[in-house]
Amino acid sequence: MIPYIQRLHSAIQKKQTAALVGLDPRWEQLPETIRSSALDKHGDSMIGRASAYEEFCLRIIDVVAPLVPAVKPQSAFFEECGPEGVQALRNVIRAARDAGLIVICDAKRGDIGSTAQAYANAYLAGEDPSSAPFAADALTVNPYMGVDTLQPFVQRASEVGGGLYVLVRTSNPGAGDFQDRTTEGSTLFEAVADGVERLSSEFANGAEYGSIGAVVGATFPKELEELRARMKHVPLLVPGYGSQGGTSKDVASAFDSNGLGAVINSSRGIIFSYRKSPLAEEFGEARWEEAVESAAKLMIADLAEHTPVGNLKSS
Ligand SMILES: O=C(O)c1cc(=O)[nH]c(=O)n1[C@@H]1O[C@H](COP(=O)(O)O)[C@@H](O)[C@H]1O
Repeated sequence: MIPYIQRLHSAIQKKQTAALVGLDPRWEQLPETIRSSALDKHGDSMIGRASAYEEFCLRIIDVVAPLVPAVKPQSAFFEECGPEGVQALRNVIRAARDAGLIVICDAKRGDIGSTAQAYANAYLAGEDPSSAPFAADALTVNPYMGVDTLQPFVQRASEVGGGLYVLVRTSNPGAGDFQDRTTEGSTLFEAVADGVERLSSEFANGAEYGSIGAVVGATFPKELEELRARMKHVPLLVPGYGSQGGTSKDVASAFDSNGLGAVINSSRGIIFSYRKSPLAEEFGEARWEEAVESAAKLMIADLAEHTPVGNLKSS
């Protein structure tokens, strides 16, 4: 069984980039052709939305699979469509894996140990996609109920070769409301970071990185730099690039000098790029897939130029 971090790093080496495409479908922003075909088939219904989300994401997967190592479906948008949406999420995860992509399911789960176990069984398949209903390689988890609530996820990740990304310092404007509170000389997010570093270094078992990662937002570059240094064995998932204002310079410190140790997520900035200039003018809605491809390539070039990702060596 190959651990998550090794599979992720091989995919990064193979594609020569750490760009992560977020799959966050939103009904109002889908291309008109996809919406009208769903409306014709199913009327204005949850089934229609779910089928449109699935089609949109599958077409994005076709475009980005040759370019990037991984995708991150956001469970919320699928859950919003009810049972058919959840089925669409499952199909999208499977299709992405069949296309050779690493899948990080963003569901931000977390609960008392026995309940956390059920979430872990539901979402963490690791290397074998048949071992969980939502067969993700890795899952985002919320640690704020305590380390005991992370244990079932860690255990499952270790059994199946899966990965976790624990929320440490998030990208939203109010991230500091609770996460920056100081107790006993450190902030809450630093205390969480130290816990994640302990888990991941045990998991790494002498290797450079473990499979227990952390979410740290691109929108707080100072904290990102500090956390990279504080969590040496922890691979980072960095959201907030693009639509939330984070730049390649802001995320440069997330990487080690070889260009490994982090993936940088962009969701709306890529999947809805056909709605925003200059790609909107260049491609228009009719050629939305070309706009998505172009946006992904621009992000890849930006990371290669302004971050240590440019130092990745193909092996
Ligand atoms: O865990 C996440 O991925 C996440 C954590 C965080 O701190 N901030 C954050 O934006 N995210 C997710 O990353 C994605 C960002 O989307 P864009 O802002 O469109 O690139 C969304 O799916 C968010 O839910």
